[in-house]
Amino acid sequence: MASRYLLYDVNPPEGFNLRRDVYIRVASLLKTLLKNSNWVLVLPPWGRLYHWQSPDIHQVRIPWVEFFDLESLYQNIPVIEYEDFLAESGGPFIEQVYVLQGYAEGWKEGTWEEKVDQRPCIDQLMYSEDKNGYYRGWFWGYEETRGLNVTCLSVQGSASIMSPVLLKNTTARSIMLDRAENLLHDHYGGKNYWDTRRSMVFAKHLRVVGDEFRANVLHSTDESDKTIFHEDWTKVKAKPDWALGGPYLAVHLRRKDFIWGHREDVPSLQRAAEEIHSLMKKLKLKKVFVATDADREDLEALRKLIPEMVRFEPTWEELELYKDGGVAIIDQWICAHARYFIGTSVSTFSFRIHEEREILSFNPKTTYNRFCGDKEKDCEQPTHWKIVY
Ligand SMILES: C[C@@H]1O[C@H](OP(=O)(O)OP(=O)(O)OC[C@H]2O[C@@H](n3cnc4c(=O)[nH]c(N)nc43)[C@H](O)[C@@H]2O)[C@@H](O)[C@H](O)[C@@H]1O
Repeated sequence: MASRYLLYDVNPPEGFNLRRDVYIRVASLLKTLLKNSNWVLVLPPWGRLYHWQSPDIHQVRIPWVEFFDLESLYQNIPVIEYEDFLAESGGPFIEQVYVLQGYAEGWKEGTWEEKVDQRPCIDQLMYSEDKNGYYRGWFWGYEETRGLNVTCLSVQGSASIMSPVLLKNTTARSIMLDRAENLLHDHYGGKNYWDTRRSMVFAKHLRVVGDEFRANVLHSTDESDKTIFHEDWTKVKAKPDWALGGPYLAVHLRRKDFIWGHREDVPSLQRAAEEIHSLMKKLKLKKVFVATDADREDLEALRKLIPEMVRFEPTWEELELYKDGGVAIIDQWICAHARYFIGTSVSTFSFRIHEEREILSFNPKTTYNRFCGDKEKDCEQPTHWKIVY
């Protein structure tokens, strides 16, 4: 049994792949804590995500095992599912909730310092006291869960600045960091980052569905594409420029809230279709796999513009089984195995595909590509992050 439990949550509007990024930050904090004492990270159940809009599907209190391979996570840090935490800790109580926020006065330019201080809550608190003096909150949809204490902390700095607070300022056995996205990476792109990232292996049942689709629809197999998968991520080391990838172009075309903001770096469908056709010609590829969150109207337009488009379209039963998160993973898995990938500017959905391709040993030229906006002047391409082992 662990001596202490670290829990966390993220600002509700944030999407699945940004949340995967926050997991990496918190895992790094956990590694720092482990140098001192026995801790375990409680995996925050998935659910009620703004982007998961498929109707009539129960998408709350989803355990991590539905999306990720728990054994692989465990090889990096000790983790348990929330339900196991409830069973192990003997009740629906979290002793201390810290709500992380910025500093009301903002950042003073030129004087960056890492700091954390107890401060009055800036935003309205998303927790309310019940008649026993305990705190109700969202708690991933577990209505019976209560926080015994809720405190706001202003933070400025990387995840491990929380370590002294957790080790010295409180003796609580279970501590939740809410709004954990306010913590920065300890070292983005360093060994720790990559160890955690590599440990986030997709759940086998989703990989299998992606592999079947690759084989049946895209004539893509690991042997012919040189993308052999090993169950044990700790034994995998990328061989530069090794993977060939399946005979298709893969595209991630982020729409919805990315176009509502009228951002300059997101292309029109017309422009995206032109780019896709030009790449297919240049790369001599006849198939294009499109991952997108486009609405029905956009999809119809896309189909007219790109008649050769291939998509993973789950039946209702498949959707109910894999859920929106699982379908997103299947899309990412298929994109990760393509001969060439092009994504959407600053989308963490695209970034996670870059990393997956890096792990699979693709040449960076085939990975770090993005669409340009129709009127974008300086269309800078994504940065190549090399794995540190
Ligand atoms: C504007 C910001 O955008 C950020 O999104 P961004 O980094 O693209 O990426 P995500 O954090 O993953 O959020 C986008 C969500 O939209 C769905 N989605 C987007 N593209 C696809 C796709 O190709 N296939 C499938 N199946 N689903 C897709 C999916 O649920 C995904 O998790 C958000 O995290 C922030 O909260 C904020 O909304």
